[in-house]
Amino acid sequence: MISDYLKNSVTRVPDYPKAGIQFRDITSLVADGRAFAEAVTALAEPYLSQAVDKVVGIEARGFVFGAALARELGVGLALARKPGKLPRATCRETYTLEYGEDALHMHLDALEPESRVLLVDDLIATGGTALAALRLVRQLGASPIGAAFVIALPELGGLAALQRQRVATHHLMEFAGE
Ligand SMILES: O=P(O)(O)OC[C@H]1O[C@H](OP(=O)(O)OP(=O)(O)O)[C@H](O)[C@@H]1O
Ligand SMILES: Nc1ncnc2[nH]cnc12
Repeated sequence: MISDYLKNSVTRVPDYPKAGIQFRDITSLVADGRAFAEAVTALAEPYLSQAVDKVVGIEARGFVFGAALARELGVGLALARKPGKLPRATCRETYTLEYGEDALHMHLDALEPESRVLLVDDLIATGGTALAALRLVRQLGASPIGAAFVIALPELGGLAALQRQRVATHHLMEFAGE
C-alpha cells in the first residue's frame, strides 16, 4: 500500500496533449525526493525475491524509473527506444497510443536469449507501448517475467491486455478518467 503523499505527487493536467485526455504528469513525483524514493522502493518490492537478469526501460519516462529500479535490484538496464535513436542494428515494433502512433526499437544484442526480463514504464494506459516492448523482448528470445508501472489507467485496458499475454503486472496506483 503506497502513501497518499506519493499518489498526490502526481499532477493531473486536463486536456493534454489533446482535448479529453487527463494527462498524469510524473515530473512532480520525480522532483520530490520523498515521493521518488517511495516509488522506487515500492516498484522493486515484488522482485526482491525473484531472479531478474535485466530491466527493460521504455523511452522516455520509463528510463527514469527503469534506471532506478535496475540499480535497486542490482542488475543492468536495456533501453527500448523511439525510432532513430539507437546506433546499431535493432529490432522494431510499431504500436498505437491513447494519442497517436509510434515505434520502439532495441539493439539486437540488448538481451541474452532466455534471460529473465522485467519491463518498466511510468504508466500503462491502452498497453500499446508495453505490448510492443513485450514483443521486442520475445523477438530477442528473452523471457518476460513481469511488467511494473508507477501508474495504471485500468479503464483503458492495457493491464488486462498484458495479463492476457500471461505477463504478471505490478503497479503502485490507479486513476480513473475523472
Ligand atoms: O499504454 P499506452 O497507451 O501505450 O500509453 C503509455 C505510454 O505513454 C507514455 O509515453 P509517451 O509515448 O507519451 O512517451 P514519453 O515517455 O517519451 O513521454 C507513457 O510513458 C507510456 O510509455
Ligand atoms: N493519460 C496519460 N497520462 C500520461 N501519460 C500517458 N500515456 C498515455 N496516456 C497517458
